[in-house]
Parts: sequence; C-alpha cells; structure tokens
Amino acid sequence: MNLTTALRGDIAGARRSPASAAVHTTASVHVQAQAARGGSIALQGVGKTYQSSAGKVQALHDIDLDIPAGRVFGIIGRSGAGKSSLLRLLNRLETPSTGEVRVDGIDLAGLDENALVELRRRIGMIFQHFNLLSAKTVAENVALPLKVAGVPREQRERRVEELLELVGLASKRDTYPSRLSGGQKQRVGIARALAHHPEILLCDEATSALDPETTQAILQLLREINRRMGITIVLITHEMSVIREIADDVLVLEQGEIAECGPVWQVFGSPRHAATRALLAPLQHELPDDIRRRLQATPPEGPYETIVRLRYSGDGGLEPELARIAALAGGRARLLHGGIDRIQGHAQGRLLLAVPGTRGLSEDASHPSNLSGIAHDFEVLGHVALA
Ligand SMILES: Nc1ncnc2c1ncn2[C@@H]1O[C@H](COP(=O)(O)OP(=O)(O)OP(=O)(O)O)[C@@H](O)[C@H]1O
Repeated sequence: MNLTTALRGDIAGARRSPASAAVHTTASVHVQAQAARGGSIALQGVGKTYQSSAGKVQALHDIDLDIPAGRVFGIIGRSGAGKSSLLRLLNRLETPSTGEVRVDGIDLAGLDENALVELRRRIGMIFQHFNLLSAKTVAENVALPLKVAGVPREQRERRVEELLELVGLASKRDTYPSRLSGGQKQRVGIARALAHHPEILLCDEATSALDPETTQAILQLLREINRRMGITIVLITHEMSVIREIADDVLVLEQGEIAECGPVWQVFGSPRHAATRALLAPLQHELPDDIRRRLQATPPEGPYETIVRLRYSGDGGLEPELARIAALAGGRARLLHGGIDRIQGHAQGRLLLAVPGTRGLSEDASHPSNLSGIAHDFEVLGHVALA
C-alpha cells in the first residue's frame, strides 16, 4: 500500500468511525472522545528557509516535535519567531526545506494532489481575520467546503444545522458576515473548519482580533470542541494568557528554534528560557512602583517593613498556606501584591509580602530557613521605612 492509499484508507476509516459523528449527549461525547484516535502530529529535523529578494531567511531550524492526538498544543513566540511557518507546515500550505512532517505517521511530502485535498479535510483551520465570504450568508459560508466536496444538498443542510447549533449561531443562519460581531464571525469560521469532521484544528492567532471577553468565549468554545470531539488543536499566539487559558502543552519558539516545550503548568511555573520569561512578564506581578521607590537595601533606623517575594512553581503540590506564612511574622505578614493561578491543578504565581515589625522580627521572619518549605523560592527584595 503506498502512502496515498494508506492516507485514503485512514480517512475513510475515520469517516466511518463514531469519532466523525456529531455529538449531542454527554454519554456519546465520552464514547466519541475515546474513539477518536487520529490527529497525532510529528516533526523531525524540520527546517524552513525562504528565498526573498533580500536573500535567504531561515525561519525554522531543526524542529523535533510530537503532538499526541487529542491535545491542545499552543505555540508561542515573538513576532518573526516562526509560528506561522510552523503551523502552515502541518497542512502543507508550506513544505519543509529539511526534515519530515507526519500526520498519524504519514509523511506529508509523499502526498499527491488528491491525497492533499483529503488531508486538508482532516485538518481544519481558522484565521485571525476569519476569512469569510462577505457575499454569502452564515449558512452558505459554513456549507461551502461541503459543497466543494460534492456533498448532497440534504446532507449538507443537516450538517450545517448541526454545526451552527454547536457554535451557538443557529439563529444567524441567514445573516451576512457584515452584520456579525468579531466573535460571531470567528464562530462561523470554527463551524466551517469543522464541516468535514476534522481530526486536527489549526488556529492561526484565532483570538488576536477580539476583545478580552470575546476571546474568553471563543477559547472556551475551542476547549469544549477539543473535549467533546477529541480533536487535536494546534494554536499559535503571541499571548501567554491564551496559552494559560486553553493549552495542555506549550512550545516556545525563539528565532526559529525551540526555546522550551512542555506541559503549560511546568513552563509557566519554571520558565527556563529568557524568551519564555519575557513572554510571561505581562502576566506577572512585579513590584509596584510606589514600593520600589521606597525600597532600601539595608534596614533603616526606626520601624520598617521587609518586602519578601514568594514564588510558587506548581511542583509537588506546594500551595500558599496563609496561616503558615503569617505565623512566620508573628501573625503580622501583610499581603502586598501578587496572584496565584491554578493551571492544570497546580498552584503557581508570586506573592509579595510586607513583614512588619522591629529590626529583629523582620530579619528573623525573612530568614531563608524560616521561609523554605512555605514557597518554592523566595527573595528578600529590601526594606521600607514606616512613616
Ligand atoms: N513567504 C516568505 N518569504 C520570505 N520570508 C518569510 C516568508 N514568510 C515568513 N518569512 C520570514 O520568516 C520568519 C518567520 O516568519 P513567521 O511569519 O513564520 O513568524 P511568526 O512568528 O508567525 O511572526 P508573526 O507573529 O509576526 O506573524 C520571519 O523572518 C519572516 O520575515
């Protein structure tokens, strides 16, 4: 069996399987998610070089990656890091200059035109600017891929109804895109991308054009689609908050290379690469300016507070226990600033404490031996004189 035949067989199998049916009940949802086995992606030694008028641009170098079926996989990086190039390799909108891209074990380089069309039906895609046809209604936009594939009208209409129900747009079926909000347009984009029961959904900055509230709603919809249908989701973004909200795993790209990759809680809790730390900075609670201005390296004469930063990485189930923290300062620790997020069941974040009192008390309270075991690490940032 050659690769093309293998892929066609695979696709036909996927279509017959319950994994490709629309889901309406919780019980069938569960069965379907379990039955969905397709949708794994593997990259080996992948590089991408573009030829431009200014010369060669190496967008990706030597990328090795395994995305198991059914995961939500986030790719983040600064502008120009190579995110779009990587995403577009997964449905062969781009071809790698070196290495292999495999979907369910099949090397995409070996696909002929027909197999490529089938591949793209297995891999839906949504876009930052939605890419809807303005002269077609919501229902017509969603029906388009089915029409192109020659799906009979009755079947097409049934599927469109299911999809519009799924994305919460049943009442907008005859509306034109110009009369929809950004969030509604993206819902149409999602419905259209799901038309052929794909096993993989690629999201190209899908929420970058949306306000924060709509972003939340779209991310929630994508998460639900992943859970209910077992679809692998690969999304690219430049916002860590999107990754935190939806992804199981995250890959940080920096200048075309993998800076780090792993479960979201681990990468957020213990970022190892400077690029990751820079991307996380907007989510972190740094020292507020009013405190920074008053901070002194050595304890002043007279009453003062010591400012201590506790960090929680999510490792080993360690969580901020307020009673233990307060006990260290004789019940007088003050929570100044900070926040704890719960990511995949792991508590992580930073807390800034002011430990008030006399010279002896604050030094004692912020002593390393006292704080170890209360947080993953801590830092005495300095001292602030009390008026
Ligand atoms: N078609 C192309 N021709 C030449 N160079 C390209 C092409 N596409 C991308 N590049 C270059 O490859 C590098 C990676 O681009 P890519 O669009 O993949 O990054 P990105 O992380 O998605 O960036 P952004 O967040 O700004 O969209 C950049 O230096 C870019 O200029």
